Formats: sequence, structure tokens, C-alpha cells
Amino acid sequence: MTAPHPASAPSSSDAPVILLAGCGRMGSALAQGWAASAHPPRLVILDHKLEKAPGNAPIYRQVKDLPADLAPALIVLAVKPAGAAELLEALRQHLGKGLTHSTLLSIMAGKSCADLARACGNPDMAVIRAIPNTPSSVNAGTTGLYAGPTVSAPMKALAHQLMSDVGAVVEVPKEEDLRAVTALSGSGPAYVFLLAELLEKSGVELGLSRETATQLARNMIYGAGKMLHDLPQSAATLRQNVTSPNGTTAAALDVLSAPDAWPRTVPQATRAAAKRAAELDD
Ligand SMILES: NC(=O)C1=CN([C@@H]2O[C@H](COP(=O)(O)OP(=O)(O)OC[C@H]3O[C@@H](n4cnc5c(N)ncnc54)[C@H](OP(=O)(O)O)[C@@H]3O)[C@@H](O)[C@H]2O)C=CC1
Ligand SMILES: O=C(O)[C@@H]1CCC=N1
Repeated sequence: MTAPHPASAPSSSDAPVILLAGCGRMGSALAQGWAASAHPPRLVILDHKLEKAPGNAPIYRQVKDLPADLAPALIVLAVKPAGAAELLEALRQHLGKGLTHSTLLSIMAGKSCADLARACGNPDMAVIRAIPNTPSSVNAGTTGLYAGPTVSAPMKALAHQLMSDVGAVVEVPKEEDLRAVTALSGSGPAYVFLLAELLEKSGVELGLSRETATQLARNMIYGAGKMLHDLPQSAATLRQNVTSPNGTTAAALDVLSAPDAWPRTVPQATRAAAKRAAELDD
């Protein structure tokens, strides 16, 4: 039997309130995914400039505009790490007890659970960290999740469900693992989009129209992604199935798999991302 959804139906006034603090690129990707999910949560949005929220969630511009009696079950912190402490201090001042009864779900690539708890003025504050990605907007997201030691089981389940509503969730055993998660799946869509851009450009250089090259590149990446998602074979097997001996793919892979090409640059890129995530943690 499927467990009941912790966030319940959107119209239910006893469903837990989720405050999405920051609704920019990643926050709005989540809001879009939630609005399109089977169980849209009861969302309240805090954002300086968002005009219209997916699912028509109420939007407040400033912390001081939030209802003072708001007691969100989860506060999804989706601002830049540099602005987090100021925002949490403002929430603490404004919500008072409302904040202490909340669990923080930070999606920031940076700022540890301990730092965030301190910024809430409560070293025992329940803090979960999750690193989602923008495909969450089309309910095909990937989220790495770590729950700090003071998080209750129901709140962890609620956070897990919320992120599962927009894609797959992988829990990691150590908070430090989130740096690698950020480097792989958090930033990862940008690597694929860069590949799409470069393939489109190459297609045009090979004589195709921009429109045709764009269609070919985008649909090919969709199809390859679907195979990786749907089929049990390893990526290596799927690659080998495309590669006829002495054929066209082998000619291309000779370039891409050369020691100085992708085998060097891909690990170099993910190391750079993980290093930056560690810097943002401090
Ligand atoms: N983009 C991505 O793919 C991913 C991002 N993340 C993390 O998500 C976080 C947000 O990133 P991203 O969405 O790209 O950033 P954005 O700058 O696009 O979004 C942040 C939003 O929050 C608003 N905001 C900030 N402070 C306040 C405040 N005090 N009150 C009201 N609104 C506020 C900002 O408004 P204004 O600009 O006017 O201040 C902005 O609209 C980052 O910490 C990042 O590490 C994690 C995984 C993936
Ligand atoms: O670029 C960044 O820092 C954020 C975190 C992962 C994706 N975007």
C-alpha cells in the first residue's frame, strides 16, 4: 500500500505549509515541478520580484510582509548562500516561534547545517540540505539529500516526498558528499546544455540549418537520456552499441576519448565544481 502523501491535497487547510524562501532560477524550477505534480504542496512564496507563481501560490516580497502567525513546517531556503544569514535573521525576528517550529530545507550549494542552525539562532535547529537541479521543473529532477542530526523522522519524510514529487532523490550519508552531488547532478544539466550548444554549432558548420541542427541535437540528447534512464545496460554498453568498428562513431570517439580530451577534462571540471562547493560551505 502506498503511504499517504505527507503534504496532502493543496486545498486541505491542515496540509503542512511550505515556505519557499527565494524563487529565482532554482526556486521557480521547484515551484513549477510541484505545481505539475500529483500532490501539489501548500506553498507560500517569498521573493523580491516574482510576478506570478506556478500553481498560483501566494507571493510575499519581503519577510516583513509575511503573515506574522505563519508557522511553516518546512522553509525551503533557495537564495544565494551570501544572502542566507540575513534572510534567516529577518525570518527569526518576524516569525519568532514560527521559525523554531520549522525545519529548514536548504537547497543552497554552500553553508553547512551547523552554519545555518547558528544563523537561525538555535544550534539545535533541524536542518536538511538538498541539492536539486533545474530538470525538477519538468518533474525529471535529481536531488541529493542529507538530513542533519536533529531532524525528526516525519520532517525528513516530508522533505523526501517533496523532492520526490519533482524527480529522483538520492540520500547521501555524509554532508560533505553534497559537494560531489553538486558537481555531478546539481551543475550537471549545464554540462549537457553546453554539449547541446556545441553540437548545434557543429551541425551548422557541417552545412545544416540552425533549426535542423537544434532539433537533431536536442532530440538526440533526450533519446540518449531516456535510454540511460529506462534501460538496464551500462553506459559503456550503450556506447559500444553505437560504435561500429572503424565507423563514424569510432572516428569521433577517437577525438573525445583521447587522454587529453574528455577523460581529463570531465574529472577536471567536476573537481573544480566540488572545490567551489567546498569554498561556498565555508
Ligand atoms: N540554479 C541551479 O541550477 C541550482 C541552484 N542551487 C542553489 O539554489 C540557490 C538559488 O540559486 P538560483 O535560483 O540560481 O538564484 P537566483 O538568484 O536565481 O534566485 C534567488 C531568488 O531569491 C530572491 N531573494 C534573495 N533574498 C531574498 C529575500 N531576502 N527576500 C525575498 N527574495 C529574496 C532573489 O531576488 P533578488 O535577486 O532580487 O535578490 C532571487 O529571485 C543557490 O544557493 C544555489 O546554490 C542548487 C542547485 C541547482
Ligand atoms: O552554479 C551554482 O553554484 C549552482 C549550484 C548547482 C547549480 N547551480
